[in-house]
Amino acid sequence: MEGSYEACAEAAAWLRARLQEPPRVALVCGSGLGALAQELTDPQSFDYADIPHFPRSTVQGHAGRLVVGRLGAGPCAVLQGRFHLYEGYSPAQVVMPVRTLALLGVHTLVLTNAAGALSPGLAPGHLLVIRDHIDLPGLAGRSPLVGPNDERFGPRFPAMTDGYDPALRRLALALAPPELHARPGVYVGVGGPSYETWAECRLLRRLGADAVGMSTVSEAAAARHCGLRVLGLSLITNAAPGDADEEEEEGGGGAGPAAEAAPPGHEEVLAAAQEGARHLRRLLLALAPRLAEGARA
Ligand SMILES: O=P(O)(O)O[C@H]1O[C@H](CO)[C@@H](O)[C@H]1O
Ligand code: HPA
Repeated sequence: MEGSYEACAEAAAWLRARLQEPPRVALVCGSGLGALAQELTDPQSFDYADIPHFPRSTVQGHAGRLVVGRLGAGPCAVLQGRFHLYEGYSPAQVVMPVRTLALLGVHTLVLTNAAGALSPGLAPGHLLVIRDHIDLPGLAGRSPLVGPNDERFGPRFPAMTDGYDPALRRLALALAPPELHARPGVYVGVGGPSYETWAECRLLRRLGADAVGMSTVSEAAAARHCGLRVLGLSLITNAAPGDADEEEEEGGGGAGPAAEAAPPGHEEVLAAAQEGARHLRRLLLALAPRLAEGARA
C-alpha cells in the first residue's frame, strides 16, 4: 500500500473533499525554504499527519505541512517539507506527495532545494536553475519507477531528456532578481545523509555536476512519469569541499583544505536558505502567471 496508486488516490480524495479549489501548480520547499508558502493568499493548511498515507517529516527545516491557496491568480499547493531517502523512506514514499498532487490535477511542479556548490562560479545565496540532473540513487536502482509499473501513473519507460521544462527554465533565468545571480546548471542527487568527502566532490565535478543535494531527482523522475512540467530551483547554501587536497598528502607542508574551509552543516544550510528565500519568493510571484498556464506535457 505504501506509496501505491491506491494510497495516493485516497490522499487525493481526502484533500479534494476539503479544498475550496484544486491546485494546478505545486511547489516543494527545500530545507529552510518553507517561507515560500507565505506568498499564497487564502491559504488552507493541512498537517501531513492528518492526510491519509502521507509520511511524516523528520528533518529540521521541513515543517510537514501542505498549504493550498492562490499564487497570483492561480490555485497552488505548497509542500512545506519533503521526504528523503536517508530518512529511511522508500523511493515510492518519497514521491508519494508528488503523485498525490498529480492525481489532484496539478500540471506544473516547482522543485526547490538547498544545495552545495560544486562549480567555482557558485556561492551561497546564488540560484542554480536546474537544466538537467544526475540521479545517483536512480542509476544505482533506487528510482521510484523501479518495480511493477502502474500505467495509471505513466509508462514503463519514460524519457528524461526533457526532464526540466526549457521554457520555464528560460523564464526563471530572465525573471530572477539580480541578488540570486541565477544561472543554469546540473544538479546531482546523492543518497546522504553524510555530506560529501573531498574525493566524492572531485568525482561529482568530473561527472559534470554544478551543485549537489540529497533530494529532488526522485521527485523529478516521478513527476515526469506522470506527465508534469517541472521547474527545478537549487538555492546554493554552502560550498561543497574544494579540489585542493592533494598538497596535504605526502607531507606537502600546507595546512590542507580541511583547515581552510569549515565543513558543511545543516544549521548553515538552513540559515542560508532562509536568507535566500526572500529573493526566491519574488521570483515565484513573477513566475506565477506563467506557471498557471499550460497543461501536462
Ligand atoms: O534537498 P533539501 O530537501 O532542500 O535539503 C538539503 O539539505 C539537507 C542537508 O543540509 C539535505 O536534506 C539536502 O538534500
Ligand atoms: N551536500 C549535499 N546536500 C546538501 C548540501 C551539500 O553540500 N548542502 C545542502 N544540501
